[in-house]
Amino acid sequence: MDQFNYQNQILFAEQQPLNKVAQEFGTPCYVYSRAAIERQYHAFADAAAKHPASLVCYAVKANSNLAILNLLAKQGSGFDIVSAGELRRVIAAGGDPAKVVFSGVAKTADEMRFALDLGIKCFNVESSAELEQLQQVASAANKVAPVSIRVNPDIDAKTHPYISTGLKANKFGIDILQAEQIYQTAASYSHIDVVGVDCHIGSQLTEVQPFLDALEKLLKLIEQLSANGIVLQHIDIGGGLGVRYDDETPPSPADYISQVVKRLTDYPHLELVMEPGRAIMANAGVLLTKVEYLKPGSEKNFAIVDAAMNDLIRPALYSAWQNIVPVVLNDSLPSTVYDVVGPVCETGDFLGKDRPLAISQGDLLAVCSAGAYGFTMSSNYNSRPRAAEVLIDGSTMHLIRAREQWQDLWRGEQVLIS
Ligand SMILES: Cc1ncc(COP(=O)(O)O)c(C=O)c1O
Ligand SMILES: N[C@@H](CCCC[NH3+])C(=O)O
Repeated sequence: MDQFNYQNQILFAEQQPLNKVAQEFGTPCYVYSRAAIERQYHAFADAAAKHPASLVCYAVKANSNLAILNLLAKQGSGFDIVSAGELRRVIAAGGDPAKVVFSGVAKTADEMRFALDLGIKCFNVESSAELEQLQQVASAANKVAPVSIRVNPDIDAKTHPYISTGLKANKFGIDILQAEQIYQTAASYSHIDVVGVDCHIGSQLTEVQPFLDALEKLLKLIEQLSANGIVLQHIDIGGGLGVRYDDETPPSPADYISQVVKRLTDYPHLELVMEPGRAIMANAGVLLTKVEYLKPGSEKNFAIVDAAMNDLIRPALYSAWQNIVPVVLNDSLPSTVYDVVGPVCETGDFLGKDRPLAISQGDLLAVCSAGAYGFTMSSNYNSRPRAAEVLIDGSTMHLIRAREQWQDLWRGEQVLIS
């Protein structure tokens, strides 16, 4: 097992900084480890480098902090984006547009123009209507759009239904049975250059087999296309590799990618593209929060903390389980079973249920595995300012996003309407 996938590692390795972070920057606060991010990125990149050509396109949606994008860009990473906003972030962080793939089912004409102007690597097209619009936009801009068709291989990713994307019932991609027809159409368009194929079957997958099944279907399609004169330059296997939140045992990135590389031995001309998000970021970050009050009850005891569902929505949205541990272990306190809840006025505002914890008022807790889909899914619900983000780099703490100020919550609003 890749030790770094163990959810508490950042905490135990860097416990001292967590106290210091809270003192200096307050709570709630996201805290990330530079070493962990770089290590996870290289786990993918190094395994993929055994194939003649490869590119890791980090999925920006997992964590789009500019400092983190910059770290990854400096390691050579490309980026998987789903909006012009994410593309702007990649550029602002020093990312190379030529290493950007653009996913998403609803790219607007404006977004297409913007990405074409910047010269991105590829549009991952998800419908024939989108393909048609891209042809029109590219033609009007006198540019040629590089295109991959995102196929939906109808594979059960065996993950939470909200984060499964590769079934016919999901809105994503083009039915693999219709794919060849769409490739022929794409090849006939004047301002489209067909360069690849991609798929993404879901997130938090803990087995390799569904990935390998999808790969098999893609390779079959590639063979069929090539027999009909359409030769692709890259295969993009998407993201989706799971992490250990609790007792899951996902394969390591090296394990998973090595199996893919092995299967691609007979396809040395095909560049291997990957879009991992969670597997790079989740266990590289924690959400630091303070116990405001302990509230004992006859049925439930509540540990009321200063982080809430607006800061980390995964428990409320997917009933996701993330470990919650005290930053300083106190053996002299009795352990009590708590629901760890936040200040938001919703019954669904919890970070964890039925957690045995030895804690007192004022203690710091770390919600583990919070580096992916934590801050990026946060909101201002209940007019709560968004948390700060801090990057630990050896003994240095970098404030990479200051806690939102109250005035930010109404910036840009018009108060008086005549
Ligand atoms: C198209 C696409 N690529 C990559 C990802 C990243 O997925 P993950 O964070 O599970 O690696 C997602 C999100 O599920 C996605 O929709
Ligand atoms: N946001 C989800 C994953 C969705 C991935 C994006 N397609 C999570 O926190 O698990």
